[in-house]
Amino acid sequence: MTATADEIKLEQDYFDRAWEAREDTRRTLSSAHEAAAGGRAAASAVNKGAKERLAKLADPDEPVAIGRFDQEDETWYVGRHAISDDESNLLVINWQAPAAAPYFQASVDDPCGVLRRRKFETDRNRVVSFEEAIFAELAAAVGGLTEAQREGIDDSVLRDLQQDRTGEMRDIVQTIHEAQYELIRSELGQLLVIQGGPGTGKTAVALHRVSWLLFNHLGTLSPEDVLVVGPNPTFTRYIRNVLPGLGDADVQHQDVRSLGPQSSTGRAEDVDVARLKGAARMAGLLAVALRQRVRFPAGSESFDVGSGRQRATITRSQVEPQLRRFLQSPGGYNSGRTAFRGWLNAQTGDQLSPSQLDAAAERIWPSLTAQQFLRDLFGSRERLVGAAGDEFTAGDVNRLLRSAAQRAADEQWSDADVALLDEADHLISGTSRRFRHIVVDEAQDLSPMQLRSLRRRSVSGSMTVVGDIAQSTGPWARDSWDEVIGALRQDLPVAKRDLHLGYRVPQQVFELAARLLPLAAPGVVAPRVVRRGPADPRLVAADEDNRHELVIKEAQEFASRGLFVGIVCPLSLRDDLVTELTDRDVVWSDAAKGNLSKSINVVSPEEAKGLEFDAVIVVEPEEIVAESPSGFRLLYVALTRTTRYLSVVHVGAALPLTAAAAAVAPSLAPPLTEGSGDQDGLFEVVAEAVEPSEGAETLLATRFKTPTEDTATTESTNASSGTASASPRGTNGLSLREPGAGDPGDALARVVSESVAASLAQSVRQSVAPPLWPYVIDRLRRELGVSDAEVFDLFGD
Ligand SMILES: Nc1ncnc2c1ncn2[C@@H]1O[C@H](COP(=O)(O)OP(=O)(O)OP(=O)(O)O)[C@@H](O)[C@H]1O
Repeated sequence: MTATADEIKLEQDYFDRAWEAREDTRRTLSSAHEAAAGGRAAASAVNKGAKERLAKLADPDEPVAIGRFDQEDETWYVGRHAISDDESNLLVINWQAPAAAPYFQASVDDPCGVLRRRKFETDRNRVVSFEEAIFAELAAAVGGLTEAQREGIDDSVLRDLQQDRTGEMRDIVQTIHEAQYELIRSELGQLLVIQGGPGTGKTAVALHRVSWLLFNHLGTLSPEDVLVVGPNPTFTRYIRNVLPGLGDADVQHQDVRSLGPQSSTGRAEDVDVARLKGAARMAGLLAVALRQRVRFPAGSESFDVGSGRQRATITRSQVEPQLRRFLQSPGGYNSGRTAFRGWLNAQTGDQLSPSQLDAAAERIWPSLTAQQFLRDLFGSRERLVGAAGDEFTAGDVNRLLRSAAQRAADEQWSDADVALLDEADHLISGTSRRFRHIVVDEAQDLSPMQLRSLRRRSVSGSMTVVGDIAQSTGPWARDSWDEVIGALRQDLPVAKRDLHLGYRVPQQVFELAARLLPLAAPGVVAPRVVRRGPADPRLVAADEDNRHELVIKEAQEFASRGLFVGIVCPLSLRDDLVTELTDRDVVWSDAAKGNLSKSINVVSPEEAKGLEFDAVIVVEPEEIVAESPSGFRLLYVALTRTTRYLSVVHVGAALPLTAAAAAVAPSLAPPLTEGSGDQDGLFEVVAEAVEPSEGAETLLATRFKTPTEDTATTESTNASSGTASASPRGTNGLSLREPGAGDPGDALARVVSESVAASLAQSVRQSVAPPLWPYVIDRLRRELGVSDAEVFDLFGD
């Protein structure tokens, strides 16, 4: 319903009143120390309290409320922060308050006592308009509601999604969806695992959950008790302002590559080495290796310490039984050493000076840092073999062995080393900083050793763990959450929940990306996208010579429109791309260095995880797939980073599906929505974008040659067309319609069908004699569930 001018005026009056009240509070808090009676200590306490409250007060420019809801006899305004007037009347309740719950929970099916809900569109504190839901009317009209209305996706959500991105994640308070709210407010005392496709709001939910928990567990959970862990520094920078923006400034953010006494220095490592180092059995190896550092010097039965009257003889027979005892001490290696040194002191009748005592202890029980210990261990075959035991082969030892850097400070550490150093640090110091709640993002990729690092930091197992199995890549790519849950769970209950609505990726783009799902993660259900984007993906055919030139042209074109651009480039092509960018004086930022600029950014498929851009250029999909055993998942990640525009620049196939993938894809795709002209894609769209499609076609027409003109071509594609809902359908729901000349999806369908057909034909030719070919074709027809009549339909034309 559209807001009338009178209604907006009334709302504005309320906004003005609340704004005045908020500014009064600000003035009062700013001068609070002046009013403090008593001594300096009292004034400083008042000042501290006032400062804390001031930090939680929104900026003067921020709108006082995001929405309002009316119940039978009350109206509530909901905002990011609570506002009261000087008589303590609550003018705005904050979104985390239990009283605000009906605002987020009300739905067509269950209005939760809410008669009316308004979501405000504001310009600073000026009410521009509002989106209104009157639940009785919606219930009466339920049959006629669009999918979007039933799902609770309104214009405020769509407006929010089409905002330009800035390189930093924003809060979603105003448009938190009912399903997201349920996860945000669920019990603190659990291990909550949230699975969801790209852009379903997992990160947003996890961060808002922290804010909600902090507000609702005030007194038992403080910001310092919470740790948010992301996959890399770029991601951490991307999300780090969400919680401060919600008034929770002191939550610790860390990335998994620096979780421990030493950050990764980016040492390159083969996948099999990284996988070995990530295995849980490494914990046993480290523990044994550390114990083996404690021993009486080899080759002698005694040694002397000190000189003259300050002299003592230390014998093996005295020491060894004690070492076994002190190694059992619960506090870890260092506390065992302290106890041993104390024993040594007593044993030598307090004759030795502290430095002599240290020297004696050092010969038997060396003091170590995690870095020294691991450097010594990986640098010595003897030490590795001595600690490896039955669980490791000679090949494993060879994989772990490396030559140590000349100086300890020069030692380079890989990502996988970080968790080993953390384990070693824990074994040595016997302690780890612990948190009452831990959020883990992109958790699907973590190795067992990384999971141990996290578990050890958790007081009770209260965690929010988010990720997507379809995006699980790297040495520990996995197909289910079982291992992660098994490694993290303590005594608290475990809940696994899914998010189903895809906010980020527009329908046209997701249809393209989702074709990879059967290959990337056959068991994973695709999210339902909430909107169409402004343009179809652009498939830009290139040749080796002009590939980077075309990538840069695309990027500059988007950047010139003020868009935040990501170029997702496979590692093998990165150097060439960087050279080309430099030669052309293009200003760009390198995500590998943890930087994202507001304009053009170069990012690897792995680094792209969790990030999003207004426009994405994916460089050479075939290469992305080829570079990793999880190549299809990495390509899926790359294709799902855009909020609006996608270009794929390719010399090889634009979407490298194999024959096997093509054969399974239709049966695994979510069902089509019947009978809707708007929803004719593989994946149902819940709402249309508010923003009209813009300039993409014009751009195409003017900037690139047509496919027939040259190799450098741009094709605008609608990936769904080849399997659109138009009849006839195969027995498995697959449309048998050949893409016609006018179909926007021709280009993609052609690329896919040509490569699949060529690959199938080749394997038939290689493995079956020509007389048997008709039988093979017949068998294939039956495998695909296509009837004779349909084959006739298909070829009859
Ligand atoms: N309820 C919502 N209202 C408005 N925007 C939303 C909502 N939920 C999510 N978004 C937006 O969708 C985008 C994707 O969210 P987010 O990064 O949390 O998704 P994700 O599931 O973590 O994605 P990925 O798997 O790619 O890491 C963000 O721009 C976020 O602000």
